Amino acid sequence: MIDVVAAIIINEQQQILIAKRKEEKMLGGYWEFPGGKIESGETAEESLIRELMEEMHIDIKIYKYFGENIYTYERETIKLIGYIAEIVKGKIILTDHSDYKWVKKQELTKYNMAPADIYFIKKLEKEASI
Ligand SMILES: Nc1nc2c([nH]c(=O)n2[C@H]2C[C@H](O)[C@@H](COP(=O)(O)OP(=O)(O)OP(=O)(O)O)O2)c(=O)[nH]1
Ligand SMILES: [Mg+2]
Repeated sequence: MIDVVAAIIINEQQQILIAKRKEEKMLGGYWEFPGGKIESGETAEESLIRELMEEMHIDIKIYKYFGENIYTYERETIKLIGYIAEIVKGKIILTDHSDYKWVKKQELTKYNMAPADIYFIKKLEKEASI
């Protein structure tokens, strides 16, 4: 199983950041919460901070653990671990995605999100505080 961290980044307008995976990647064209695979020796939080700097050139502050979902794709099983976060520094510069958007949580279902993310979208809908 591959451990993957994902950031549910929320802005002042209560919008959530989603990013579109490049076509040539696995799950190409799907939208996701930015993040990536945890590397050896890293904590989940360290990994997420590194990934957001690498993929979007932003510094994030992690607020809380949100939940995790184990999902089996054809080629691999991932454990997707989600954290609520916000941007503390930097302007988004994409290095690994083809697009990004800030969307209200009710709008997330309109996007073709990676199948493993549906669990988080449902959980977000239920959370009154987000
Ligand atoms: N980052 C991220 N990955 C997700 C999400 N949902 C989901 O199924 N995945 C899957 C896609 C990949 O198979 C796997 C790892 O994510 P990734 O491609 O971002 O990994 P990475 O940034 O370390 O990239 P790479 O070095 O492997 O190219 O997790 C999500 O919301 N965010
Ligand atoms: Mg990634």
